[in-house]
Amino acid sequence: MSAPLAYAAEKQIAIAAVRRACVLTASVFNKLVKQETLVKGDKSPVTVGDYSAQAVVNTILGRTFPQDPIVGEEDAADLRQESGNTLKDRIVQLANETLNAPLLAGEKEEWGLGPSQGQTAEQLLDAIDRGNYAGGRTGRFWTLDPIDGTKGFLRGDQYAVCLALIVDARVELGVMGCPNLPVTASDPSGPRGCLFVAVRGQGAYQLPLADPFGALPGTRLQIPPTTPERLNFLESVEEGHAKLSFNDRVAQILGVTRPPTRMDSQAKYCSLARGDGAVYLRMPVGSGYREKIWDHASGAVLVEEAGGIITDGRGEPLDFGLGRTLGENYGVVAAGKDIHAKVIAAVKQAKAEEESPKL
Ligand SMILES: Nc1ncnc2c1ncn2[C@@H]1O[C@H](COP(=O)(O)O)[C@@H](OP(=O)(O)O)[C@H]1O
Ligand SMILES: [Mg+2]
Ligand SMILES: [Mg+2]
Ligand SMILES: [Mg+2]
Repeated sequence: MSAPLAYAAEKQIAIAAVRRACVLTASVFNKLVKQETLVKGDKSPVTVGDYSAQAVVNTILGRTFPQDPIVGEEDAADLRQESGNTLKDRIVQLANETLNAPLLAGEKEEWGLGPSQGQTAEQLLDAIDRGNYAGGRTGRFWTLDPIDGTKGFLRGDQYAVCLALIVDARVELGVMGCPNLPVTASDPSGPRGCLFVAVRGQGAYQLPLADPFGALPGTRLQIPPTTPERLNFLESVEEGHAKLSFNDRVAQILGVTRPPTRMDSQAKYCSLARGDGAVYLRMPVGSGYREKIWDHASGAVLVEEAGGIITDGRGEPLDFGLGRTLGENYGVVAAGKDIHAKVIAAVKQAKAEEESPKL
């Protein structure tokens, strides 16, 4: 008998956790009311969907991998205040509805899913706070973005539930659930809901979000050659997240003729991996913001396993061993092997122009 593939158990549980969280976020979207969104200290929004998705994923991970720390985006501090009571009650209700839901296709009871798996409010707040791990260079931990692209989620656009396993600073497994992403980009009004999985050394795959286990191993993704017709950029919708004017200049240097595709969340990495767009470019807006590991970890391994390259804006590898952030922000460039070096060269040229503008 051949040895089981590396991270087989982690992959299963991560898929199950991300799918359950997607069921929750998709249903919450239809019921979301204005009072169910908070503005965090950094002015960014967080909804009951973000909190309850983090509670669900961390609870599911904790049952099978109780020793594994988690670097999660959200924390429960605001929910532990008197003023957070209404929000907390709603989160407890949503998380328990999701955890207690009957087994979905392909799920196993031994994963701690299904009826009577409900948790107390305190247990759920503690589950959210299991995401407070500091990260670091050595050892194994998960990183979770319960809703990446919260602004997209609120608009009804793209968002993703993103979970990755990092071992000794290397991303080994990435799972992303994209409830609003069309199954094929060529049919934008067709069926939606995709799940993306990559294990290092085992390839990148797309699965249907509604029944991922029934479709394993899924459709293998390989970034196609970057022909001039295919050459376009994938970039943020939000001007405050990336310097979009810089992207325009880089695109011009590269001779890109197609307009950029603007999309929230790591769904951009998924789109790159399956060839819907050719270059992911995210350069800092100059606010001193540091990129967070949960915003890139699962996308990074997906792109690499689809045959692409991901680096910072200087061509240096992203460092997932620095803690909760990627350290000083030099941006992110992800693209196919045939074009990545050219993008880095164009970024360098655009930067040089910025630093010594022609009079
Ligand atoms: N000034 C900034 N520069 C870069 N990224 C930022 C930023 N402010 C917030 N973000 C991050 O941008 C992410 C969304 O990325 P995108 O623009 O590609 O959709 C947000 O994730 P969340 O929505 O999970 O908070 C947030 O972490
Ligand atoms: Mg956020
Ligand atoms: Mg995010
Ligand atoms: Mg988020």
